Amino acid sequence: MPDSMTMSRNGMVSKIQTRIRTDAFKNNYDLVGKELGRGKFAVVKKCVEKSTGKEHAAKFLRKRRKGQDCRVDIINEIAILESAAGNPFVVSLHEAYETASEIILVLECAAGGEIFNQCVADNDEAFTEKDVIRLAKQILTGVAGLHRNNVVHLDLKPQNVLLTRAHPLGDIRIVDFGLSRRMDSMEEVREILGTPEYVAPEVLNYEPISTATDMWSIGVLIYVMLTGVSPFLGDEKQETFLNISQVNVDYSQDVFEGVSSLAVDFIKSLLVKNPRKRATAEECLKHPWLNGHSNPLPHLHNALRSSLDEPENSPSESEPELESPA
Ligand SMILES: Cc1cnc(Nc2ccc(CC#N)cc2)nc1Nc1cc(C2CC2)[nH]n1
Repeated sequence: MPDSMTMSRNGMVSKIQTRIRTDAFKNNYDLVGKELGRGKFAVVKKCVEKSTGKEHAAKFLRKRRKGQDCRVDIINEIAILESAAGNPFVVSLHEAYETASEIILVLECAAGGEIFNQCVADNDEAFTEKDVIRLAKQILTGVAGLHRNNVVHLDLKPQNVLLTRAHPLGDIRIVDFGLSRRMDSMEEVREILGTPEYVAPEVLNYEPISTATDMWSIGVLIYVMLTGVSPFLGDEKQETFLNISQVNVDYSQDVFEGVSSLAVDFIKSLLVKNPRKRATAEECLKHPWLNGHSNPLPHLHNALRSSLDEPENSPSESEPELESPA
């Protein structure tokens, strides 16, 4: 089968346009700085294209994994990146190289790094609700585009959502399509995938995977971005899985202090056990939380509320209905 054609995991033949170069990557790029990321079978390093001086991210993917030739999986990742080429919120693929042991994907560099870092940051560095609303709209726009192409990501988490710039806050780029699937084939995809904290109940129950599987992960992602807390994380993996399967979620004031009730309503539309009852990406983009009906500066309103509570203040008729925090 020629390079440009390959049989994917679920028996689909996928065709790629990208020419996989066999000249030396190092003839055209200099590696700079420390590693950007490392997985079981891949490492990502910043590089500079010699001819343009432009920064990129080189993802070195091992072709042999656990004694098996996994080249087809890498070609699948290239095919999915190609299908998302016009998607402004998916990282773009620049070039690809092949050596005896690796395939190297030269990808767009998102200099702001993982949103994970801001999710776990202290107050002044953490996201405001207004930040999360803007980033959530971008994530959902990007995922809606993937889902329109029948592509499911299957590993959406804060580590795989990058920022073009951290300060001032830039735009998002969705990365790592190593576990992604095309849902074209009617054949059901049931493999156990993803990262425990973010994986949907149907994956744990070995039930069919769908675009709704990504929507569950987005619900977890938004929960973490707003609270810094991972909703299902237990001390052990089994406890995490039980929390997911039972949809044990804490929506209390302790966790959601200062977060609007519309934001909580948004998350509740995604952390739903039945995949068919979960909001789709397109439905999420129409949710009032993302369309100016929320008051994302609760501290201001809290202050306003306390001043309104005092006798000398009487809210004017035109005072907008105050959003009570979650
Ligand atoms: C500044 C930076 C900091 N940290 C990471 N982490 C990271 C997270 C997930 C993956 C997993 C993947 N793929 C690889 C690295 N990527 C960065 N920039 C990138 C990284 C990239 C492309 C995606 C590699 N463009 N710009």
